[in-house]
Amino acid sequence: MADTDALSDHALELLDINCTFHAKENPGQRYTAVADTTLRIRAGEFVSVVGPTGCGKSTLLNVAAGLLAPSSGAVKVFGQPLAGINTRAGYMFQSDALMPWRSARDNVRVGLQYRGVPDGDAVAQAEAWLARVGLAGFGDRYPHQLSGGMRKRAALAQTLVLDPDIILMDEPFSALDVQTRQLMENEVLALWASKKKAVLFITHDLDEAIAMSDRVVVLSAGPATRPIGEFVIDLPRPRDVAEVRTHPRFVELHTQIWNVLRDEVLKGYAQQLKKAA
Ligand SMILES: Nc1ncnc2c1ncn2[C@@H]1O[C@H](COP(=O)(O)OP(=O)(O)OP(=O)(O)O)[C@@H](O)[C@H]1O
Repeated sequence: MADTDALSDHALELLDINCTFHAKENPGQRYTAVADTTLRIRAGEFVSVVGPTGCGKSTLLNVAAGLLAPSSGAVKVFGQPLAGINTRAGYMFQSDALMPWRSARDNVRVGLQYRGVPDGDAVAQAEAWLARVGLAGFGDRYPHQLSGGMRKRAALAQTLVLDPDIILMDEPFSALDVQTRQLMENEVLALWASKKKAVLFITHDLDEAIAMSDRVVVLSAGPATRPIGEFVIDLPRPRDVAEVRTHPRFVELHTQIWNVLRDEVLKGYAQQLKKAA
């Protein structure tokens, strides 16, 4: 792990994070979701976190967003301790956050409105971002008039219009069909390459993680989830997420990471079955 002098270029640091909840089934008992987890993301770095279902990926992302205070540990944003909501970060979750009563344009500009950007500027920026994500001319449409992929594009514009230095994504494309998903992944990579923000990308899909990232962190199955492996993805960029999967190095990395992840996925699956029984 890097020494403290070398950490000033980190956009986001989760340091020795522990998250303990009251167990859902028995509120008297405590459940440790995340234990002793340290995760650092450099400015401009694209890091994916993979792990079995229910292991604590979203919990970590919520901690990074400042939506959840860890039971112990610290979060730093560009070297400063985080207190409250992480205002340097933009989020994109599994379910998009579009307001059904607002047009695509008005959804994209809502964050700018909250920031007090004058209406004319906000509309112009919203239109520019809609065009950048391939939705030029769709600004008047309401979310129910857009396809799943288009809604994701609008949600992406809604996140990026605020020009966050850190982008937090929690399985943003898991609801999309494979083709639309790959298109969106390529678009995110192209946008990221032009802006070079720090990205924390949560996914349960190892292929997606390798194709997109500079680094993949593997989490163990819960309880007391922690990182158990970290892999530098030294595949050339720019990448096409479909094509890169045929690269011999991709296959090699996939095998290496899957060797670490496989047992955890099996453990996670066994736990889900036990919970359901
Ligand atoms: N507020 C809470 N209260 C109690 N338990 C919680 C709370 N939030 C999360 N948990 C528990 O912590 C564990 C981790 O949940 P989390 O949603 O972070 O997992 P995940 O890896 O994102 O799951 P998935 O892959 O299914 O999206 C789960 O067992 C969950 O039930």
